[in-house]
Amino acid sequence: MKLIIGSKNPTKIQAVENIFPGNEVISVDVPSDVNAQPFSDEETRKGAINRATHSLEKTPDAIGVGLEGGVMYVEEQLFLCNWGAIVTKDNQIITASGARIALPQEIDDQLKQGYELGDVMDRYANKQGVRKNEGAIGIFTSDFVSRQEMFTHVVKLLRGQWEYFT
Ligand SMILES: O=P(O)(O)OP(=O)(O)OP(=O)(O)OC[C@H]1O[C@@H](n2cnc3c(O)ncnc32)[C@H](O)[C@@H]1O
Ligand SMILES: [Mg+2]
Repeated sequence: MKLIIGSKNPTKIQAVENIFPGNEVISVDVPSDVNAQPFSDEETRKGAINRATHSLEKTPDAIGVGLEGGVMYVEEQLFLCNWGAIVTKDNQIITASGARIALPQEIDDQLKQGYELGDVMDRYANKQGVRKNEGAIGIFTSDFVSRQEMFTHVVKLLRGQWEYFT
């Protein structure tokens, strides 16, 4: 089985490799066709599907995987949200979302000003490349859950549903 993941972010690639061991995993940079910082479940999920679809255009004999990070509101509270999608060559679409945690007001304020969460997190944590490492979820859970672990769970949900429904 060959999988093509629409991102060069190592946390996303590793998540696919964790759940599809022994399979070929290719990574490509593809557009999400949504805002760099999605602001709802709908937009984040759409980004994941678009990434999977565009990946599949590059290697049609593979299974396309898209993983997308975003934020969304529950009432007034901003949450981190993440979505994943598998798209098959017969255009079957499977989606799942990941764990969500509340984000502090100061993060919300900076996102509203137009900054991307990855950049905001680097400044907040005084680190470089949070998005490629522990992620916002790692910072705000005292490293109990890393971005890779969160995406691994999303890919697990995708693989499980894909096996059930196909
Ligand atoms: O190269 P790609 O695949 O685009 O990886 P990315 O890190 O930019 O991730 P996304 O585009 O999926 O996420 C959208 C934005 O939200 C940021 N983001 C999402 N989840 C994050 C997290 O847990 N930690 C830090 N930044 C995060 C990310 O850096 C982007 O600015
Ligand atoms: Mg991005």
